[in-house]
Amino acid sequence: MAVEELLRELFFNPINLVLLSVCGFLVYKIFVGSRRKPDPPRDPPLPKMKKRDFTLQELKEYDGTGPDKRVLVAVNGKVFDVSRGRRFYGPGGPYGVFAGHDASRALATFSLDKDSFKDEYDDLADLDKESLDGVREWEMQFMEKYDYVGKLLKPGEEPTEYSDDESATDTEKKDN
Ligand code: HEM
Repeated sequence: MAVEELLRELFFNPINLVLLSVCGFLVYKIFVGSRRKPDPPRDPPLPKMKKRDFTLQELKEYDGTGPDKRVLVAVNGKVFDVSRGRRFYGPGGPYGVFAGHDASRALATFSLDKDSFKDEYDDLADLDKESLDGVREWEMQFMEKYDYVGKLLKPGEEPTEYSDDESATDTEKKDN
C-alpha cells in the first residue's frame, strides 16, 4: 500500500509532475539528445585565459557564442572556465543557461528558472544556510573540475591587478 501511495503522490501532485518532467528533459538532453547525432569533430582545447576579474556584464561575453566559443560561469563569487564542459554549458546544452552568468542562485536552489539569474550582482542574502552550504559544495566541485579564472566583482569593487604571467589555475592557491 505504501508503494501505491508513494506512486500516487509522485504522479498526481502537480509539483512533482513538473519536477519529474524537468529531470526527464535533462536526462534526455544529457544522454539521449547527445547520442542522436554523431559527435562533431572536437575543437582543440583553448589556451588558458590570462587571470582577470569580471563584472557581471563582462562575464556575459563568454557565453560560448564568441569567436573562440569560450564558456565562463561564476559560482559563489568565482569565475570558472568551463569550456571543456561544453556539452553541459555550451549553446543547446542542458545547463546552457549558466553560460556567461552567475549560476550561484540556480545551483543553490536547484532551479534552472530564469528568475535564478539576476541583472544586478546577486549577494544571495535571502538564501538560507542549507542553500548557501549547497552553493559552496558546487564551488568546490567546480574548483576540482575546471580552471579558476578570477573573481566576479561586486558593484564598485576594483579588479585585481594580476601579473602578466598569471593564467587561469586549476586551484586557487595563489588567492588564499
Ligand atoms: C532532477 C533532474 C536532474 C537530473 C536527472 C540531472 C542529471 C544530471 C546528470 C546525469 C549529470 C552528470 C552528467 C555526466 O557527468 O555525464 C548532471 C550534471 C550536472 N547537473 Fe544535473 N540533473 C538534474 C537537475 C539539475 C539541476 C536543476 C541543476 C542546476 C540547477 C543541475 C546542475 C548540474 C550541473 C552543474 C552538473 C555538472 C556538469 C559538470 O560536470 O560540469 N542539474 N546532472
